[in-house]
Amino acid sequence: MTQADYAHTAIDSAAPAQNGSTPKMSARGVNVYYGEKQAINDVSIDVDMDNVTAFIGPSGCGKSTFLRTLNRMNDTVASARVEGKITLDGEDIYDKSMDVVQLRARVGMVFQKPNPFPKSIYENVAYGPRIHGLARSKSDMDQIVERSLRRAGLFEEVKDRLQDSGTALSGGQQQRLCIARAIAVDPEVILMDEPCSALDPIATAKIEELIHELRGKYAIVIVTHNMQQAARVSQRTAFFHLGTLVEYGETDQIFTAPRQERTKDYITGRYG
Ligand SMILES: Nc1ncnc2c1ncn2[C@@H]1O[C@H](COP(=O)(O)OP(=O)(O)OP(=O)(O)O)[C@@H](O)[C@H]1O
Repeated sequence: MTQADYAHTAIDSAAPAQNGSTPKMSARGVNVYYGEKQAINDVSIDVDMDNVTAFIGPSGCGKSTFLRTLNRMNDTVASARVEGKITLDGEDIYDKSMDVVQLRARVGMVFQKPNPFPKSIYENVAYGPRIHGLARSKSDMDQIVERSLRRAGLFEEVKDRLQDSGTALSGGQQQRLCIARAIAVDPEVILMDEPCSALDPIATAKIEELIHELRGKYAIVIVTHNMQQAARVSQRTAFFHLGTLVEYGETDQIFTAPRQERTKDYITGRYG
């Protein structure tokens, strides 16, 4: 099978959004280049609100590159160029009229390494809402901060020290603070790029639990190296290989009855 055939298989097997609803985000024919080098080849995929979508695949297959196209994070890489169409609620996010700051509030991101600002826990969460003018008063802001920290499962642990530095928290707490920070600006989509790879098993379990709780409130896409994690947290899984989307479907199907040989080889540990 050629690369093009694989791409078509991927499109054919792209799982439709639930209930016939319009997908939250759609990518069609996306290519990404770093200079001359092509990192993503003709990827088409839909992401919906009701399911957590996992991107899996061997190192260097382009998972993070593709994830970053969904909120134009690749704009920050000088050599990166994106082709194709990506929409959020039907709106082209690469259109000239798209405000990238607004886009990144609507499509938030949580990174591999927790990266709180060197500011207080409160300020870490309040920063985005302040920039976006979401609070009219101090009590509005207090509410946003508390609600976001609660949603991120962190409030009880930090409620008595909101003025302490965010960087003084444990790694797992820092990552939940970063999730609270993303939530605070009321996003529609949350992209997570290997959010647990720097965390111990207990902190990882808490983030996974949190992903379950956030499901349905936001469209969630998670890149993970860990296939068990993909199986635990997601309902849709996309398998990438060498910059192409090889297979996309229900997580159970991908892990128990993959349709593509390359998916099977990967999930059975034959490479990767
Ligand atoms: N800033 C960059 N400049 C040039 N090439 C890059 C850049 N970022 C990624 N690449 C290349 O693009 C390809 C895809 O990388 P990417 O990080 O998206 O893969 P990945 O599947 O997320 O890998 P990993 O699981 O190791 O994080 C790789 O060949 C990588 O070397």
